[in-house]
Amino acid sequence: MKFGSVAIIGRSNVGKSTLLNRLLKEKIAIVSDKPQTTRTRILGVAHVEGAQIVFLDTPGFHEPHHLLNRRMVRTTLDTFDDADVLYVVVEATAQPGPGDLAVIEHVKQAVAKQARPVVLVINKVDLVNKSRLLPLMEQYLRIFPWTEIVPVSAETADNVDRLLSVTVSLLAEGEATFGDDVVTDQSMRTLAAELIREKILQQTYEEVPHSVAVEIEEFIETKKLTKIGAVVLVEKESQKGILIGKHGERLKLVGTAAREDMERLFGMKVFLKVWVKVRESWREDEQTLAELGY
Ligand SMILES: Nc1nc2c(ncn2[C@@H]2O[C@H](COP(=O)(O)OP(=O)(O)OP(=O)(O)O)[C@@H](O)[C@H]2O)c(=O)[nH]1
Repeated sequence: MKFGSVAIIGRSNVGKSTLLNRLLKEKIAIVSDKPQTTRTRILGVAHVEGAQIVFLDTPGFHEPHHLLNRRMVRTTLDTFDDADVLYVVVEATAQPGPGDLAVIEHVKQAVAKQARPVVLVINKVDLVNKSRLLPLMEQYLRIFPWTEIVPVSAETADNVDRLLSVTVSLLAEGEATFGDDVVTDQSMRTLAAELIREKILQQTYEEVPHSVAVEIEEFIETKKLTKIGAVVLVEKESQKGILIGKHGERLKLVGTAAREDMERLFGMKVFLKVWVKVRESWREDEQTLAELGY
C-alpha cells in the first residue's frame, strides 16, 4: 500500500483547515473567516483505496507580533521538515501576494534541503470564473516548478477527489501507521476546547478572536453524558464584557453551538459550563502558552 504525510501550508485564511476536513470527510479542524484560526499542527488520517495519507494542517503563515504567533510560525516551519509531500494552498480569487510569496520562499528552502513533491492547490474556485484559472496557473508556474497544480473548492468539494488521487500517486510504498478507525491524534479535550474557540471566533471581531484561548478544566465521562467545564481566557476586562454580551447572551450562544457540535462529534450528551477569565498578555506568557499546548 501507499503511505506518507502531506503538510498543508499557506498564508492565513486561504482555506487549509476547510480543505483538511474535506479531504478527511470529517470535521476535525475548526474554521472561521478570521485569519490565524489554526494555532497548532493538526494531524488527520485519510483512509483511501490502497493508501493511508497523514495530513498535517498548519497555522497560516503570517508576520508574528506575539510570542504565540512566533510559536505558530515555528510550528509551520517544523511541519515542512516532517512531510513527504507539500501542499501550498492559495486562493483563486487573488493574484499571488506577498504572503503567498513568503510561503513559496520557505518551500524553496525546504526542498533545497530535502527534495520532495510540491503541489499547488488553488482553492476557492467556486468564487471565480473558470476562465481566470489558466492565467493564474501560468503566473504561479513562473514562480516555482510545481509537481502538480490542482484547482479545488474545499467548500463544495469540487475536484478534491482528484487532489487525493494525485497525492496517492506521489506517495511511496509503505506500511500503514494508524489503525483503520483513527482520524486524528487530537484528544476529546482538545477537540472540545477548539469547538468552543470556533464558536467564539464566529461571534466576535477585531482583536477579540486573537485574544481568546480555551482551557478545559473539567472533563468527566459517564455512561450517560460527558461533563465539560471550560475557561475562556481573554486579555482585557473589555473583551470579557464583549464575550459575555448583554445579559450573558453571547456566551450562551457560544455554549449552545459548541455543545451541539460536541454531541454530534462525540455521539453522546454533553453538559457544558463555560466561564470567562481575564489573564493579561497571556499571548506573551511562556507558562500559559505551554499549558495551552501552543
Ligand atoms: N467560497 C469558499 N470559501 C472557502 C473555501 N475554503 C475555505 N473557505 C472559507 O475561507 C475562510 C478561511 O477558511 P479556513 O479553513 O479557516 O482557512 P485557513 O487557511 O485554515 O486559515 P488559518 O487557520 O487562519 O490559516 C472560511 O470562512 C472558510 O469558510 C472555498 O473553497 N470556497
